[in-house]
Amino acid sequence: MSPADVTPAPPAWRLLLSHVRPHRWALAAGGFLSLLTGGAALLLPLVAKGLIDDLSRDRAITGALLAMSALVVANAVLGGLGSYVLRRTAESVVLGARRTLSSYLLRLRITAVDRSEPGDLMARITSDTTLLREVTTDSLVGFGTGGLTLLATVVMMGFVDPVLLGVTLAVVVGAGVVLGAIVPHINRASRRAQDAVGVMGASLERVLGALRTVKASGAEDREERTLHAAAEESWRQSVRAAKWAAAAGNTAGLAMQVAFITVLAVGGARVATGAIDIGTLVAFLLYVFYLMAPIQQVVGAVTQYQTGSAALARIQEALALPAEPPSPPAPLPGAGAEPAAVAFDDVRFRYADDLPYVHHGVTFAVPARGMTAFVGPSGAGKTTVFSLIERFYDPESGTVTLDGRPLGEWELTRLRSAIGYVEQDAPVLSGSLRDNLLLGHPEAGGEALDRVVRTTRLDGVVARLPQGLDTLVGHRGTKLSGGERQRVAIARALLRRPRLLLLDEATSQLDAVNEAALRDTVAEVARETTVLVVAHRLSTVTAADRIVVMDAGRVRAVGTHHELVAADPLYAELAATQFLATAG
Ligand SMILES: Nc1ncnc2c1ncn2[C@@H]1O[C@H](COP(=O)(O)OP(=O)(O)OP(=O)(O)O)[C@@H](O)[C@H]1O
Repeated sequence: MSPADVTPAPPAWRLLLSHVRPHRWALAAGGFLSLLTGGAALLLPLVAKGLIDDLSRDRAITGALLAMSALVVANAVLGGLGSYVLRRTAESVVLGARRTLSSYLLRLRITAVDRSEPGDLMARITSDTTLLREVTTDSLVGFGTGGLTLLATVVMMGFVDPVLLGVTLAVVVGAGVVLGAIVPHINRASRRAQDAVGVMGASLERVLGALRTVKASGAEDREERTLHAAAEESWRQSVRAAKWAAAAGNTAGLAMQVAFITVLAVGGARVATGAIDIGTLVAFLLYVFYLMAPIQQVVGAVTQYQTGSAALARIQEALALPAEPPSPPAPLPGAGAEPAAVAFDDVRFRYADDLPYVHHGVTFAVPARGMTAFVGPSGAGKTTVFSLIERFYDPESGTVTLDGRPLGEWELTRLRSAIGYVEQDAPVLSGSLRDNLLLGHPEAGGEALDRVVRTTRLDGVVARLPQGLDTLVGHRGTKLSGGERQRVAIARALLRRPRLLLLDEATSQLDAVNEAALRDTVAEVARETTVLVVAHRLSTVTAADRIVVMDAGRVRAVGTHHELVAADPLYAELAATQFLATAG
């Protein structure tokens, strides 16, 4: 896929905030609980000191013991609660991103899908969103709580001795500069690692989608190498990110040790000159020691953020792909709805700017009711006519109208609810036979379902299947034969009672008996509905009310079979040769 070349993404922190914003209060509560836990822990030494004082002065220690126990329990409860709230919030951020992405991907324009790899899109929804979990908790909260503790410690250090604070900050700033150089490497490596996961998803989808062909072609070894190469690339880049993250962590640790030694040296000199007393130096060194944990936390947050921002950028790229405008669900045509009329007026179309034109000014008009067959050599642009009617693509110029209204004026859902579309390869989805039939009309009653199963001659298939309509048909309907899949696709379209039926005929999937029966069914449907069929069989075109002959992206003739056999040499040739099979 090439979302990388779509609009540049906003900065990662803005993307992160947009994902986190709906959960900001829960996140703030989690962060607050973490701070309270830290506060409770800080109180413990004070209470312990009190307990030792009480003991040494022979006073009762019950109060101090109770206070300590209460603090320990409070610490455990608040810590557990804070951690739960933060983790839950992080999961909610992941859920939100997954919901947004999956809704968006369902609305993608087909042009965007043509340019993408489904496996890579899947990786963005599953793997990249997972990385938001850590970035929410470790990065955001770590940065917040670590940053606050850091600030408080620095303020305290300023009170103790501003000169030593200056020394410490100089070391910390030096380390910050080194970290600034390291951090982009983490980002780049994480990005490449996630891209490699995307490539792996795409390769997996490619192989699993055609595993039989891969096996039959003996291509397992080559495909295995591709999959392993992607997995190894992800490993390589993740290891590179880990190397830089380790370097960042060590830089922070090293900086603190350097700060410790420098403070000791400068502080010692100041004690020697009498500028500060020894107690001040000891207190300051303790603070340097305290600084370590929040600094590690902040550095961890920054490195984690780099991994997260690489994932955020990949999520954003998917969200920047062109999508169809949202439109409310539209009702299906009711019984007795009028059939639709379709017209193309000088339509020019190509699939992409760098591809040749597929339609060079296609013009035809199909009145409501009846069957119109589209014939022509392979690649003439027949299926593309259907894709334009469904508005999977928009023409570059010219107009397509339904009922005299340009398609651009139709609400997409309303347009598509009027149409039943049977694609050439008759896709069947994983799930039960019933799920597949009801896909386009989930509310259809049992009676309508039985009727459509009968008219498409699926009743015999249903009777044979172990669980009837509830039998699972396997991934892409592999448990059904090609002809059965085609009948399922036709039944699914008919169940919607469309005002316009688009039927892209597969060449040789049906046996003669089923073909004849379906031809009768379609002819019957054509009495009530407008039927457009991309025809590959002579029997289909002879039954059609009109035939549109297409060649190289143009309509070259329109007429009935008898008219065209006499008037159009290409049609006569098609009818006489293998382009129109004589099955049935
Ligand atoms: N999604 C796509 N992206 C780019 N080019 C495409 C796409 N779909 C089809 N084409 C090209 O458009 C041209 C017309 O394709 P179309 O499927 O409309 O032909 P057809 O007349 O239906 O052919 P057939 O009878 O073989 O199904 C072909 O050259 C094809 O390669």
